[in-house]
Amino acid sequence: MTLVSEKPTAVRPVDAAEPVLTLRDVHIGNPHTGAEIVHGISLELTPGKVVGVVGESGSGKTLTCRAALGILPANLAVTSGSIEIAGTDISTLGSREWTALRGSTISAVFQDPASYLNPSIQVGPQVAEVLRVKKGLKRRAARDRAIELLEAVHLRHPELVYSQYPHELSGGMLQRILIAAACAADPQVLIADEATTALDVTVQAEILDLLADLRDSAGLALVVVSHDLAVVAQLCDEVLVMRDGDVVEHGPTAQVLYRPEHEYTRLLIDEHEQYGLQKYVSKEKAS
Ligand SMILES: Nc1ncnc2c1ncn2[C@@H]1O[C@H](COP(=O)(O)OP(=O)(O)OP(=O)(O)O)[C@@H](O)[C@H]1O
Repeated sequence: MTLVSEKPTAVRPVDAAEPVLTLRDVHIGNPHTGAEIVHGISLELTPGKVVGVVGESGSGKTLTCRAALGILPANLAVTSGSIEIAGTDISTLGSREWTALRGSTISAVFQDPASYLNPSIQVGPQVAEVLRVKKGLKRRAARDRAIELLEAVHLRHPELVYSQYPHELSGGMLQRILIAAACAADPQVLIADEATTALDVTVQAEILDLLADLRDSAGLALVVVSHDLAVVAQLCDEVLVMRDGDVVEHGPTAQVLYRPEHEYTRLLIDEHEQYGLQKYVSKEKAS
């Protein structure tokens, strides 16, 4: 059983595929005051590709994700550059088109899963609701598919979990439910913004495996935002290193993490050495 329905994009070879998310020299700032926060970020995601965005707190990682999801804070905007989702320039989208695109083409999971679920509604119906709204499934079909999705994110006893409330479940289980909901409408791109940060190391590893499964089984493209280099080392094909709104380094994961060119990347890596980054990035992989 797969989490994301099979689609033509899933079987096309990655090299031949069209980009599903493209950022071209994106600047983000306050158009009224002229203050700029993100000073130009570019990336391209094809199906099955995983790009990591790392950097210290406040470097602009979350705002970049929010720009791609069309949910920047009201005072901020993309002031220059462009963002395309599956070939559509998002600056041309109205709110109705955004509603259609979000969830079904681009989706996201964030830190603190509990805050994205309604505490007074059982978790299963919250996943089923996505299926009803985004896929037009009838009540019974939505329930059955929601249970399949809960099973696909490796929740044991999915029928039991379906009728549990958020407070009855652990943080790792809630994050799986959020991933199931985020993937319910078969998106092509999933943004995981510090999605494993609040979880303990074992659960974190399980969630990373789940994301890797999604990439492999459905060709899902991923943007993985993390302050944790070990997370991106494990999952990402490419890494962007951000500092104060600038991309200071961008390249294949092994190259950036094993042969960093920028002083700031070296500093980040030195800080991580004690956490065993080495075990993820071998010399072989880097050469
Ligand atoms: N609505 C806003 N108006 C003005 N500045 C903002 C707004 N939202 C965020 N910022 C600022 O933009 C900068 C980048 O924020 P962002 O949340 O993207 O950083 P981040 O790299 O994701 O950090 P963290 O790892 O802490 O989440 C920060 O200095 C933040 O204070």
